[in-house]
Amino acid sequence: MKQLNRFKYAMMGIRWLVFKDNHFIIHFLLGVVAVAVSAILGIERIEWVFIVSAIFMVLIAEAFNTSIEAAVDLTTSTYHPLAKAAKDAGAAAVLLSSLYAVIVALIIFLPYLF
Ligand SMILES: Nc1ncnc2c1ncn2[C@@H]1O[C@H](COP(=O)(O)OP(=O)(O)OP(=O)(O)O)[C@@H](O)[C@H]1O
Repeated sequence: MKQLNRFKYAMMGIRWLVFKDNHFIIHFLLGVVAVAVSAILGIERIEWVFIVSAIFMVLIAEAFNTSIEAAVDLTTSTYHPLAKAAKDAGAAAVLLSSLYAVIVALIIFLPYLF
């Protein structure tokens, strides 16, 4: 029963991210595009593993970032250097994961295109 509740709350979190967080939905749509391009190019099984991992890594980073932003906003509405550090570090996590996804996409897609 407790496990079922945890699943229910996780699904509520995903629903909140999808409907309230523009960045999450943009990254999700980019992931859909990456899956479509992968399917069109007919990439190998191991390449699928990297593409899917990169997509999930970005979405997971975005979910944590949104969670951090919500927690910080709950704590303070005024300027605080620690609030800035927390939000900037969360944004850095999204940036790093996005960079990883772009590098993986370039390494996998470019040889199919040229
Ligand atoms: N309470 C605060 N104290 C200090 N700096 C803050 C504070 N709130 C936001 N900032 C700074 O402003 C930046 C943007 O914060 P904001 O909450 O607008 O996030 P965002 O990335 O624009 O997300 P969203 O568009 O989803 O609200 C943060 O990365 C941080 O540098």
